[in-house]
Amino acid sequence: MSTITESAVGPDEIAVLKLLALEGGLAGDVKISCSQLADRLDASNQTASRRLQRLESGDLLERDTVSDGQWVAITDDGERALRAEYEDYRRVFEADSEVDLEGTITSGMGEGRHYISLSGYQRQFEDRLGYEPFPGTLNVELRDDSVRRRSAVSSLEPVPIDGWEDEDRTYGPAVCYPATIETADGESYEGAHTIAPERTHHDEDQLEVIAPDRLRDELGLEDGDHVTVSVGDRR
Ligand SMILES: Cc1cc2nc3c(=O)[nH]c(=O)nc-3n(C[C@H](O)[C@H](O)[C@H](O)COP(=O)(O)O)c2cc1C
Ligand SMILES: Nc1ccn([C@@H]2O[C@H](COP(=O)(O)OP(=O)(O)O)[C@@H](O)[C@H]2O)c(=O)n1
Ligand SMILES: [Mg+2]
Repeated sequence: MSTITESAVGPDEIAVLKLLALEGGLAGDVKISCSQLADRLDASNQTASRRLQRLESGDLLERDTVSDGQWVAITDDGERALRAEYEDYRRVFEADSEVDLEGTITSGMGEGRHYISLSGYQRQFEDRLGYEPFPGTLNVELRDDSVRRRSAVSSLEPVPIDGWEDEDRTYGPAVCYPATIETADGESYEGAHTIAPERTHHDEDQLEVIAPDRLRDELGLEDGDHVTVSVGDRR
């Protein structure tokens, strides 16, 4: 029991790792003393020493004790732990920058072509997206984790497409977001948009993408191929 607790790395240890990184611990060895560290942490020497021990047992830190202190270096695992923190903060503060969604190419009901071609939408695509889309929507069936992550897209800046009507019927509104498509081979296409029609036969697990070009040709895509759709503006 006690050994598990001794080696457990939690937020307190990560805070120490961050301090050491700020001292240069990612670039190589840095020399510290427990009392110095204790001062910085506003904690006792014993607490500082225990946190270092836990970081060492968790393979996040390497230590070499000398008479007047110790040399420490952050390991690759330590850097990974810090990067995970960094990613979390990036998500918090750059929530309006980009959301990566993953899935596979699928064929739908062949209705996208009809709707995209309608003049009431075409006019708006040209005005608001700046191009005339290829007639159709590239359908991407999202992985479960991406279906969940999709909600984060609502924090991005949308391009609204308004509903309209002709003599026969009304047509629903839709919301677009700028998007880049990347294939498993690393080929990518910038300048596409996701489109989410308010009225649709699809559930949240289907992502539809429009672009000036036929993406199946541009990226050599077939049903079942894996793609990552980065939604939002690249900074
Ligand atoms: C711009 C746009 C507008 C749409 N408007 C409507 C609509 O008014 N009513 C409707 O039932 N479906 C509408 N749809 C949804 C399509 O019927 C269909 O659910 C969706 O685009 C998927 O087609 P696909 O599987 O053939 O690719 C619209 C789709 C697009 C792309
Ligand atoms: N920008 C686009 C739009 C559609 N497409 C494809 O063009 C075809 C017609 O689109 P659609 O939406 O009418 O058809 P489905 O998605 O229902 O199969 C489909 O094979 C789409 O995958 C594409 O390759 N690139
Ligand atoms: Mg489609």
